[in-house]
Amino acid sequence: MTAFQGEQVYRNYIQGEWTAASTGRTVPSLNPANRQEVVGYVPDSASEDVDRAVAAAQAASRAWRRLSGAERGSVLHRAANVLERRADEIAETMTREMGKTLAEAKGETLRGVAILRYYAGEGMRSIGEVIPSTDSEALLFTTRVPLGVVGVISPWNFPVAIPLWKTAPALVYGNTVVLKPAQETAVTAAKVTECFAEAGIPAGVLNLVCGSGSVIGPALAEHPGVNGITFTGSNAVGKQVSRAALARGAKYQLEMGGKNPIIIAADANLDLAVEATISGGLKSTGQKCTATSRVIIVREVYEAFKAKLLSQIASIRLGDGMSADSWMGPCANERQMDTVLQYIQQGLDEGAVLLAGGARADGPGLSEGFYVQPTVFDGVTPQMSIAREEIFGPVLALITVDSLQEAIDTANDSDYGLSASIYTQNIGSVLSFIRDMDAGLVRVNAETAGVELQAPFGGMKMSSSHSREQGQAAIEFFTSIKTVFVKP
Ligand SMILES: NC(=O)C1=CN([C@@H]2O[C@H](COP(=O)(O)OP(=O)(O)OC[C@H]3O[C@@H](n4cnc5c(N)ncnc54)[C@H](O)[C@@H]3O)[C@@H](O)[C@H]2O)C=CC1
Ligand SMILES: O=C(O)CCC(=O)C(=O)O
Repeated sequence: MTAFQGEQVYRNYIQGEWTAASTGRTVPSLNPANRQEVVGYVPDSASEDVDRAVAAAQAASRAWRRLSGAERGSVLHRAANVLERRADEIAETMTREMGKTLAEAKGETLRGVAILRYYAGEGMRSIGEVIPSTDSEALLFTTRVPLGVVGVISPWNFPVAIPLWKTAPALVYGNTVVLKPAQETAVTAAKVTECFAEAGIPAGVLNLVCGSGSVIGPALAEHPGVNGITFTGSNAVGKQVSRAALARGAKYQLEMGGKNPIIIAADANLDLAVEATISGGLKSTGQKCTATSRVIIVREVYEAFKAKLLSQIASIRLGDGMSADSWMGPCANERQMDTVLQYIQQGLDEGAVLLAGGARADGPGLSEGFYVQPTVFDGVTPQMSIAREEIFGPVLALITVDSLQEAIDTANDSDYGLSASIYTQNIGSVLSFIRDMDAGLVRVNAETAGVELQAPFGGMKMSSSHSREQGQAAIEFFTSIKTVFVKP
């Protein structure tokens, strides 16, 4: 493991230079496993820094878009190699900055490497089609052009993968980028940006501006020089970003919350279903937009499933993600912990029955961190807040139903539609679920979380702006189609 160097001061990256914020201020990025530990000091920028970054991105745009896709892809290939070389150090930074276990952080960092390599290859794939014209002398075809400058607003829960699955396609399709990471994980973002700098990305093509979301976010979303904005985070902020983009005719893409159900049918393999419920619901401390939060169980197997689930939950080891003994780390920040605890209280107030957890976790090594016990509620009705609102924490709501049809109807009774899964061995049940479930990602005999970088990802209903990220689907957001008609 790399020796960790804390308390370093990080800077913005604008026009190929590491630059202090115009305010001259920095803020500490704290370790959620131990609030006394400063991971690094990150810039507390102002809108002037966004102006400079956008100007740099605009200035770099013409030369970058004129390169071939293969040339742009080779920069991504080199950045992937640097990220791979630094994977241990960057994963450790991620664990210290937002709390997920080192194994998960390492997996995510290597996923970042794979994302970069995948999109490097996209630079050499087809970007249009030839269409027969009604004019026999004409050539009619489509091509794709970049949007120009793309603003990336990313959250803290996947501080390597999400910025990369937005930035890599933006770049390879010829856009220049201004990245505004979550302030909670700005050190990790600075290190990812260092990988591009070392890879020789031309000045101004990728810029990093760190600062408070409520200052830097709107400055980017409202900036007339930003042609497209891609956002992952909460619904409330996503709506603001979309309004700002719409008001000035910029393209936008939103990935927001989930309230993802897992259905346990009467014929489910209960051991596997329990494993998937725990992994999908509690890994990363439940802080995934694809995390399982509603467990919808057909009554016949309810008691058996519940007994197995509670026995497994009792063995979960909480602790600092840096320790190999920890299975679940803290919430990523104090505000997130408080939100989770408030939802737990609301669950109790609304009449749900607490089966496990339900409080802040204390004990040796935990008192300085933002730990919440893995929590399970029974007797949850679909109207309760804990069954309707995204909690983003280690809380599972068990809901009993009488039939598979009722299970699917209950699963669909949500404002969200990101991911859903079912455990069953019946092909008819599988096909009904695939057909009737309103979610962008449906998974059979697998947990709700788990996104593959080469496949489209996005939600229905309030979970997204109905666009898709990742895989080849990413081209739809990061480019515009140009239809070309040519006559001799
Ligand atoms: N879909 C997902 O993957 C995520 C969902 N969330 C949800 O959001 C809740 C709150 O977490 P937060 O960190 O507060 O999410 P958030 O939506 O405030 O933050 C996401 C990103 O937006 C930025 N931001 C904040 N205010 C902004 C504004 N006014 N304009 C533009 N950008 C702005 C943040 O700095 C960050 O980069 C969580 O409890 C969870 O429910 C949070 C993170 C990721
Ligand atoms: O489940 C995953 O791998 C990705 C989840 C995600 O996109 C998110 O939480 O924002």
